[in-house]
Amino acid sequence: MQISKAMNRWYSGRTFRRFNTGVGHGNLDSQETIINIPNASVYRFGDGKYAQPLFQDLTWTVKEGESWAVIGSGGGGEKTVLFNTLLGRYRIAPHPPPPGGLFPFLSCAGLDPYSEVSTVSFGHRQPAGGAFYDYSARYGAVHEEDRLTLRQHMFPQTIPPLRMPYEDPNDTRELVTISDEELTVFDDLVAQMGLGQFLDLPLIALSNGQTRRARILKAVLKRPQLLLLDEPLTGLDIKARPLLLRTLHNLHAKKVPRIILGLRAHDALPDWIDHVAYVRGPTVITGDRDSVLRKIEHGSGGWHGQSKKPEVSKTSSKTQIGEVLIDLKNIKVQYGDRKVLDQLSWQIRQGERWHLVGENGSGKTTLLSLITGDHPQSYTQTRYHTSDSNSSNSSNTRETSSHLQLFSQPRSRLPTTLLRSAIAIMSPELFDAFPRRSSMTVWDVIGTGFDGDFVPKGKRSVGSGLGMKVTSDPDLMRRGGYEGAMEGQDGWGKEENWRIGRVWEVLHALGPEAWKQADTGMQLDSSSFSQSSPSDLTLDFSKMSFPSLPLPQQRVVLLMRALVGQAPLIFLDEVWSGMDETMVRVAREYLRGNFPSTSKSSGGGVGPNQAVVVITHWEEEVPWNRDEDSGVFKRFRLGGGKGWVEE
Ligand SMILES: Nc1ncnc2c1ncn2[C@@H]1O[C@H](COP(=O)(O)OP(=O)(O)OP(=O)(O)O)[C@@H](O)[C@H]1O
Repeated sequence: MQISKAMNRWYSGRTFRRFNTGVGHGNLDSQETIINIPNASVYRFGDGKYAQPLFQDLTWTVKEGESWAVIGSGGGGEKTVLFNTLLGRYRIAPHPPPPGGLFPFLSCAGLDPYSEVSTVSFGHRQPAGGAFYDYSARYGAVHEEDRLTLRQHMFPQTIPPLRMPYEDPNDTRELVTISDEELTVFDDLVAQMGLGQFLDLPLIALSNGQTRRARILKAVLKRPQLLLLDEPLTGLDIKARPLLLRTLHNLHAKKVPRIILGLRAHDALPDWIDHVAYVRGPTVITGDRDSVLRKIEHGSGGWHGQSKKPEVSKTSSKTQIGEVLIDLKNIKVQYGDRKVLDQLSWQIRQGERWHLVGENGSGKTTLLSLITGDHPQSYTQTRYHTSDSNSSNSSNTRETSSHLQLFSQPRSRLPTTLLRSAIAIMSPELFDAFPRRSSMTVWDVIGTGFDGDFVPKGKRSVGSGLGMKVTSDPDLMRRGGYEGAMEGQDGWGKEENWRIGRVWEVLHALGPEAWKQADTGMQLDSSSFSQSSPSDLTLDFSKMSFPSLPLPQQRVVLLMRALVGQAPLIFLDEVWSGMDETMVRVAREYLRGNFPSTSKSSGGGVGPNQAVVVITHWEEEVPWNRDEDSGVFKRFRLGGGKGWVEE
């Protein structure tokens, strides 16, 4: 393998800084101290003297050889704020004094924290600007600019430079060879992370779990002294998690790099973690693992190691299985020789609650994109053939050997606007792609859910009814299968009022009022809820600028957007990743129908005519289970291109 001179210079730069270690002003203690915050408060830059600190009385010392996890439990993304504090994005007052400063081990070696401390955060979205970008791009023909393979992404300098026609295309003078040592490290890590077979695939084609592992690999290859990994396990399948944890443990033990793990309060704590910083609101409790876990158990009831058992569901008592909404028969998706889905059949009916499972790369997102109509191959799945002469019907009878029927229609007959309002979705791709315009309020974002829009529409920001709903009502089917009214039509006033009521309901049931009550252990009081006079907390939240919210709250708002319109079919793909424990608990209970709604039209949660598909690698995150929801809860497993209902 070859790298360019640019990379060589980069290595030289590092070597130079490392040779500088002689200028250190530290002693042995400094070398042994990784992080040092004696006692300080943390503020946003620009905050005034009397501003409320983000963290108060923060005392945190990390010593060489210790293994730390930062556990976040608050809804404000405090864990990420603590990581960002280490990255210099907030003001520490008083700042840890020189000569050691915040990172004594770096200062005493003359190393620059700016380049030696890095982070990979999975709570964060990829930068996408203010506009919506096409997140379905990966399913179609790969654009030239997206052809970058995983290998090239790891070593961008190996991409041959563009040459003028008169230049020799085989001229390799610009390229130099990667050292054997580098290659060994790379090959080892690729094998440990199970990425070998994807090295020559376009980066954009990798599944979520594969992309996450690739991002960690890239960060490790840069060889920082300290790597902050925020929620590295979310989105990884059960097999991949222990493998990744073992790899991270090995790297940490060898200090290439030292690693601090960011975990959610309900994630399992790896055995090798011996110290914990537990973040809740402005308070950070730090210390050895046992003492911190003891304090939390006695205090605010935070650490459980896993989610609480959910309350008894009201789902099964009121839900009956109804009409077929989605009908897939002998579905195939293939890229070149690579078969992703092969002869797959699946039916989704009204009232069903599905858990879609399968290892990373087994095709869950691909299947979902076929059903939402985003995948170009969703148009090509219907193949008719004339039935044989044994058919009881006339010779014109046509049967399908393979088909994809969405609400009793082939994909090509359903306008995309209609599908967007008929299938509500929350997924990592949507979270990354959803536009962040500062003028968009929380209300606006939730209101886009009715018609599946990405920008607010309609006078009251609850859509204009353009998408409407697909119905399985036989009378309405004759009118094209759509129900609902459009802005300007008879019936719009009633529809608009219903929509406004629904926005208030999801805000109340899943928003700050509900988090507050769940945190204090109180039942959410439905009698205090009124659409005409929502609580100040709910009202203020509805007016906030969406992009200014902490990321966990943005996730909840996009979940509200998926639930607000009561679409016939809802996909919840990895919705809990990046949310804190309280938000997950509140949302799960709401989905199980444990929200005592005041509105007759709603019933809270999801209705008996709706179907829900949850995609997650974490069993305990699924709101329904076999025992309590038998009859409506089912599991569909993907593996080796096939799919089957698991008994
Ligand atoms: N354009 C493409 N070319 C080649 N392979 C592709 C392409 N797009 C997707 N794939 C492959 O299809 C497989 C299925 O990907 P998909 O995202 O559906 O998996 P997934 O089950 O959702 O995984 P995860 O649990 O990691 O989210 C992956 O192995 C992926 O690399």
